[in-house]
Amino acid sequence: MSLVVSAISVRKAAKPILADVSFTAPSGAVTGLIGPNGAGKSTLLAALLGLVPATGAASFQGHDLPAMPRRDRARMVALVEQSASTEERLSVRDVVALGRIPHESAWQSAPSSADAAIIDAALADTGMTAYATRRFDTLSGGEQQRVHLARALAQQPRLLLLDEPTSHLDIAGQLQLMALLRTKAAAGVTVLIALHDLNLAARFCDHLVLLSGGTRAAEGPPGEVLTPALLQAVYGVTARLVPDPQAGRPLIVYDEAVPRTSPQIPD
Ligand SMILES: Nc1ncnc2c1ncn2[C@@H]1O[C@H](COP(=O)(O)OP(=O)(O)OP(=O)(O)O)[C@@H](O)[C@H]1O
Repeated sequence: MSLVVSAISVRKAAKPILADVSFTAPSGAVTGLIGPNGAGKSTLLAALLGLVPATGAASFQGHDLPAMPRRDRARMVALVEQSASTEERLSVRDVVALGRIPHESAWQSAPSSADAAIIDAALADTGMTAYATRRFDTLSGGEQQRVHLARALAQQPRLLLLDEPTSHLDIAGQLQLMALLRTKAAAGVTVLIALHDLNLAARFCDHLVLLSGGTRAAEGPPGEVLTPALLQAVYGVTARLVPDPQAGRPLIVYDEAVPRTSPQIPD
């Protein structure tokens, strides 16, 4: 099922942060949520889960996402946050096991053998099996990012939301992550990922939503959204799109920073 976002608006400190943002993230596809710093990507992901007060609607599989009881929603939707550091003293395996909590019955004290297999698969999918007994707070930034992803995968979500999950990953890690998301999408998971790397977005996303100053500036296939004119207006860069026949998607080559012409969120 698609994620349908309708006219989401958010105000913080009396300032409009998101204004009437509407888009559809198609079912079983990877949708990239792109836009410059401060465009409202993290706020939008939080609004979808009712974590910030918002008006408008977000529905998935017939459910009103922001209004759903937390535990019911957590059985269907997982969010990989930009930074989450509440699990410092736990082992890597225990952090990933937190992803099973929404699925556990009230009287269950430890993960079942089925849960254990799901946790093992999430560790393996993210390349973290060898780290299972390490304390989470001894990991590097990129390793911690992989564990957060593993925890989200252990939730077995039908909708996977990710906020800049590649920011600490090396090149191989970024490619592995995007390939993993493609595999999950092919298995029917709807993926919405906030990304800064537009070349990753161009290569691996089926659909893009471009935010600018809290509004939706464009939505569609990468070839339609990533145009030199939009990149200049929204990101303030001159850029060329170079064909890459092997990938079948264009490569973006950036030239220089120039003034943006699209509206910004006022200070
Ligand atoms: N409590 C607040 N009061 C005022 N403004 C806020 C508050 N929280 C967030 N903002 C502003 O909301 C805007 C959107 O922030 P958000 O974190 O959603 O952007 P983003 O697109 O995720 O940015 P980045 O790419 O830098 O992570 C920013 O301009 C930010 O300064």
